[in-house]
Amino acid sequence: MVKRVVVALGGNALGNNLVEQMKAVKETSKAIVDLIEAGYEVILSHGNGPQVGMIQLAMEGLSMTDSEKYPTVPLSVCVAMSQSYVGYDLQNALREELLNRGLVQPVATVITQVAVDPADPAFKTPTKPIGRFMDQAEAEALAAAKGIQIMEDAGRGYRQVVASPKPQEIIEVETIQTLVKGGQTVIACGGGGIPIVKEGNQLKGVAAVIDKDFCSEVLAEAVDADLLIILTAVEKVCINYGQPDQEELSDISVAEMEALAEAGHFAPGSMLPKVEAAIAFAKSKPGRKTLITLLEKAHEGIVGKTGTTVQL
Ligand SMILES: Nc1ncnc2c1ncn2[C@@H]1O[C@H](COP(=O)(O)OP(=O)(O)O)[C@@H](O)[C@H]1O
Ligand SMILES: NC(=O)OP(=O)(O)O
Repeated sequence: MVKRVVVALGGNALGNNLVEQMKAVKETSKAIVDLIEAGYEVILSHGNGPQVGMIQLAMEGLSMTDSEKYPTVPLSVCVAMSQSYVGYDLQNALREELLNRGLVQPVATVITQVAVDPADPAFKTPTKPIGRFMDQAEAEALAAAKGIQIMEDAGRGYRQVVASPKPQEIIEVETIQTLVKGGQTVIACGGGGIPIVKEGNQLKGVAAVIDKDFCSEVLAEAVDADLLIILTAVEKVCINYGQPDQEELSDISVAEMEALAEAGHFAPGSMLPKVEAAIAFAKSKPGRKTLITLLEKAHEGIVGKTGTTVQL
């Protein structure tokens, strides 16, 4: 039986700039096409932290040259740009890898909007790191100059932070379902989706970046996936991460993972959203499970040889 999997690609699958991205998506495509070749039906989503920060900076620079001619580009539009920028490279790299292996399968990127609650408390407390990493002094100077908020990101340096409301509904879900049923490999919900609020028949973009792991979980439920795979820069989720007594987690139940999250083992803004998404998907229907592992270990992980698997 064909198993349907939603694969969420982390930062290391894409790189941090155009040149890195062109290279990274080639390797990413090999790992993804391994799954397709093994008979899995794959729906891809991806992050956009570095990309949306880069696009926002470029748009700000343009605006600064002549703000009347080039009005400020809203963050929601920057997210939309990041979906097409990543989708373009990823779609072409997948197409090429499929063709190289003699597999005939169309690949489509869906510009995806995701509804959020305008009253989500996340709008008052930004938590989503985007853009490049800075040292503390540079970040503080930028925050003062631009009135942005900054945060230390999981021991890796300082970054801008923006609001990250919870995804509620994928607007283009029927389009995605139709393409999946038609046998296409679909890239959707890039960068967590373009955040919008519904106002009657109008969809209004809002200044936020949705977490791609939370959105991938919503996507996985919407397409009735059997498995959610979150690919990142670590082979397994750890307890006491970065400490001398660090331990890797392999097969773990939802209840055990909930207790570890409660005990503070997973860093907010990096591993915690992945763990929360993993728990939510495994809880959503009996038989569903989530795998968190390295991009290049995706196939090994899916057959149970590595990674952290969360199930009821
Ligand atoms: N408990 C933990 N176990 C494993 N990794 C952790 C843990 N806590 C924080 N991390 C960090 O989280 C990172 C993954 O988050 P992040 O880089 O934000 O993800 P993404 O791959 O989606 O870009 C890992 O590479 C690791 O550095
Ligand atoms: N939107 C999002 O979650 O991006 P990152 O995975 O790059 O943080």
